[in-house]
Amino acid sequence: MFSLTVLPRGTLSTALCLLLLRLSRRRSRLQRGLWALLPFLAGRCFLAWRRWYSAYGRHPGTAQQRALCFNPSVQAADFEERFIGKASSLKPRYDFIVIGSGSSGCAVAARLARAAPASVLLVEAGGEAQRSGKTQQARQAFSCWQSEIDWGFRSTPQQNLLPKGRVLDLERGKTLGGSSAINYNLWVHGAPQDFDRWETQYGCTGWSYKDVLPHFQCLERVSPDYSEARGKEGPIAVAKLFPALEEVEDFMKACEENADAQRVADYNAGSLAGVSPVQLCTDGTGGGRQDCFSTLVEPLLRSCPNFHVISETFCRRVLLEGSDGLKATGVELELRSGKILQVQCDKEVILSAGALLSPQLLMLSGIGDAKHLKEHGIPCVLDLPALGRNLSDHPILPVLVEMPDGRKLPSRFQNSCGTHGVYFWQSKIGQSREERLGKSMGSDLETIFNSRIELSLYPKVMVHELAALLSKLTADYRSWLPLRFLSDLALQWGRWKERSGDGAFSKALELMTILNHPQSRGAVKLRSADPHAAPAVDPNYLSEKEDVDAMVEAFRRMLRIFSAPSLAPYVYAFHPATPAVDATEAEISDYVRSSIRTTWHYSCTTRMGPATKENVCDPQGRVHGVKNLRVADAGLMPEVVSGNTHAACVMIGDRIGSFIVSEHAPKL
Ligand SMILES: Cc1cc2nc3c(=O)[nH]c(=O)nc-3n(C[C@H](O)[C@H](O)[C@H](O)COP(=O)(O)OP(=O)(O)OC[C@H]3O[C@@H](n4cnc5c(N)ncnc54)[C@H](O)[C@@H]3O)c2cc1C
Repeated sequence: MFSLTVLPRGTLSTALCLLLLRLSRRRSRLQRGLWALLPFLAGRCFLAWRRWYSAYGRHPGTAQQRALCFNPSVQAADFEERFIGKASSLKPRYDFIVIGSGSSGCAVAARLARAAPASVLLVEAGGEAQRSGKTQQARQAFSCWQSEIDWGFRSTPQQNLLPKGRVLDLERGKTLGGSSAINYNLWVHGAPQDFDRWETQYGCTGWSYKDVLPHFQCLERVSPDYSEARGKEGPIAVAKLFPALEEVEDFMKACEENADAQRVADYNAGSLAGVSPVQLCTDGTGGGRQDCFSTLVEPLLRSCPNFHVISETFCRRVLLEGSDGLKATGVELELRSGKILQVQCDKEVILSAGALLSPQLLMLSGIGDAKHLKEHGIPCVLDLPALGRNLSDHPILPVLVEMPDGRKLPSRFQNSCGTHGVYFWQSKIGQSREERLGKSMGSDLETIFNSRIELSLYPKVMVHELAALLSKLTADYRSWLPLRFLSDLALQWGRWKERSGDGAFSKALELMTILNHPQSRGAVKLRSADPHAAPAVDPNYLSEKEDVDAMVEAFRRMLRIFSAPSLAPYVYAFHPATPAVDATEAEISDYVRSSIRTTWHYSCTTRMGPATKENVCDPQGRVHGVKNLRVADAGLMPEVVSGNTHAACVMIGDRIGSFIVSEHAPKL
């Protein structure tokens, strides 16, 4: 009469069903059946609730999504019509089309959308990771790597790294919010000198610190303990980790004791140099991520009816016309269904696909080094050899220690970003460069104090690698559900292990030093004319000796910090690969070459500046030689900023947006 196969899986609900069947023996068959169905229905409700909760409940930035759940009537229909992947709602033409919804793309699109009544389309190749709750915790950023929300790029073999020809994973966000949805949330403006140099040394008028500061201020909403000069009402919440951790205090003391550090109250208020707790894009409880889509774009979707967002839609190329000088007229899009269509723009196309993909899009559209385009059979419409050159990225060097038993990190570490303290300083190489150039460069090294550990050190943590591997496989074979299920299971297990606070995650500390002014430059090129092929990315790390020397100095200083009285009690053993204190220069530089990896700060590939052969865009982001086409992302930087690049990218988006609005203002 009643088959057990329809019961929900799990022993508890099965036992409950059997119990109810037994209790209800005296009732009619129908009553018995209904009673026995009860746990099944309860199980179903629970699962539905879990689904809802992970999609909407846990993500603090999605108030509107939550509102939709509670009030799924007219508003919801209206919202969904314009929001995410509804190809039917795409109009044939828009005033502005922005490609890429990352740190810069969201900022530029939001700026334009607010300039009603212009119509704006924001196109994103990735999906809506925010809804799954997967991106919520910055600390778990690494569980997004190699998953379907990472583009999964790899570098070309690096000739200056060890083992020779080492290939590095180059993660990059592929979702609404772009890399701001998978990054570590650190909020660093950069040094005032960086922006002043952009103007004086690279001819980027309008980018001095005085010019860019108001953009940082209007974007951020810092907690009251920061300087008066900081933004207090912007959409992106910025705070220190709260409550403060004693380990951070010990790290800061160690920097004072053994590394000549001074405390700095607010490194985003004029001078980077010194040691302090990190500032994170978070509400301060160590929790929710403030990705750019949730903070900048979502709140506008209802109030700006002409603002459309389409996700899971890939831009294949920019449409260019050449009768009266070269001019962008729209874009070619590939929808989720595989359908290819063209959308026209009346005013401008803005590329915000990031420093690796904006150059690729331009090349696929026929702009770039004519010889290189010819190799791939792409007709060249504009010879722009500088495109894709000058790639800059900050290499990062880790030193990892295992802590003694009984020195486990408190469980609140588990809910926070992995990076807790930061120390900006100047290397001897940096000082002599300043003397040579006769100008101040800001801080050239940034040491961060990290609770995230080297994945390969502890077998338990391998589960994360397994999860990442399985996710990658599922990205390729999406329809094979068992694999997907396995990957999710592994991921959940890893997260549970991490949360339990008892596992390997709580037993290691890391110092990492970022080289803020690398001299080495790489390049982004095409691998093929297929728009879906990954670009050939060669960061060319450590090709300049000065970079290796600065990293050797950084290594020695990290050992000094670990040996300071305040931090020494945390050190049980160094990672076995770490050179000894008395290691030779050659041994340390081998360690540097075998240990550095990316900080994901790819930039400078569509460099802005006057119309010379080194620059791709003018200081307002317009591609030299093309009308109605701009770039607004990390690629625009003439030189990478001294520090983590996210805040600078959001600022770039907002600044370019303001240029566009003032240029078109009378006509908007
Ligand atoms: C793992 C990781 C950790 C990081 N941690 C930090 C940190 O803690 N602090 C910090 O300051 N910086 C950090 N960064 C760097 C920072 O996040 C990036 O510099 C910044 O987000 C880059 O912004 P962007 O707008 O240039 O590009 P992105 O944010 O990468 O945006 C590009 C967007 O364009 C989309 N796109 C690309 N091509 C197409 C196409 N053809 N069609 C449609 N859409 C397309 C992409 O999917 C993506 O959404 C981190 C980065 C990563 C990857």
